[in-house]
Amino acid sequence: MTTAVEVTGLTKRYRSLTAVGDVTFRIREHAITGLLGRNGAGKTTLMRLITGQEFATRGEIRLFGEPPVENARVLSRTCFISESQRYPDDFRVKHVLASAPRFFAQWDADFADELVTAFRLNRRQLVKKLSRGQRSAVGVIVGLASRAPLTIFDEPYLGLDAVARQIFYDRLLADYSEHPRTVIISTHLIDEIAHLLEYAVVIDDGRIAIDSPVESLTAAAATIAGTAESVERFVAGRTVVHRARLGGLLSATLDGVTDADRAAARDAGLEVGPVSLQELIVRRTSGDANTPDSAAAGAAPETTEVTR
Ligand SMILES: Nc1ncnc2c1ncn2[C@@H]1O[C@H](COP(=O)(O)OP(=O)(O)OP(=O)(O)O)[C@@H](O)[C@H]1O
Repeated sequence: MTTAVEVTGLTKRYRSLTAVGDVTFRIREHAITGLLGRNGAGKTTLMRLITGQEFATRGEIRLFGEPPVENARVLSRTCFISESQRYPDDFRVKHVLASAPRFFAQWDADFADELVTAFRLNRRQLVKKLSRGQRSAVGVIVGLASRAPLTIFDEPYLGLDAVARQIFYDRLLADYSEHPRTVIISTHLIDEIAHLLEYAVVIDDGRIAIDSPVESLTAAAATIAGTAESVERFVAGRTVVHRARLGGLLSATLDGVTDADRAAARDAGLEVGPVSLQELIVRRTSGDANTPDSAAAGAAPETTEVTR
């Protein structure tokens, strides 16, 4: 698979703070990649660096093989939708749509119109008077209809309701299948988009914690539940990313689990369950492998937005 974005030894410092520390990874072309991580992990900084809006302190970035900074050729193939998108004060929705073809060679006006209807936006409304969710919808429309070879969404749906988010996911998937391109989505709603993602790049405290196909990540993880004693016996010597106790019961989240491990756990009378992408990432980036007794054994997080 070819590479759309290649990042090598990239560091970004703000005075004494290292927002991105010596990271190396690549984003595969024609795939949807989740750029995930906790608040302040460095996701937005990384996206701003990738799109040439920030200068790196050190390291290299290649977009379609070329450095992005002040490079009109590669930046014209890129659409970056940020959560704080700004438009001129007198801009109405229709002005955003009218100006988009100047920036995006593959702009699809019919698709944009269809999305405006789906998101129930009024073309004549001033953008600055739109609600938070409606402004996010404008960003989503521009990102989708741009059909840019590299489209980056940074928290695209602040304020979007559940129906609008579903429209975004459905339209992204349908349009991406017809017009394959490279999409990066940064989000905290990991479970909601897990089914869209082919790759996950997880940044934690400015460093890459996970860079993997989503399928192999979740396939290699499992929860093993049973009496504390039997679970502890089974997990001894294995990679435990989380333990949750409830009285005499224990649920352990394991990484690096094989089919043979699953069969052995069942043979030992233990319950074997799946681990969602969100749970796995939360466990791997929380720095806390043990939850006190108050946590229910095997309980899934109660909210979907657990990393915000
Ligand atoms: N312009 C800046 N000047 C100084 N520090 C900055 C600047 N931009 C970001 N930072 C710091 O760099 C770190 C990473 O910030 P960044 O916005 O990249 O995180 P994030 O992963 O996008 O977080 P969130 O999920 O909360 O949006 C944070 O500690 C932040 O305070």
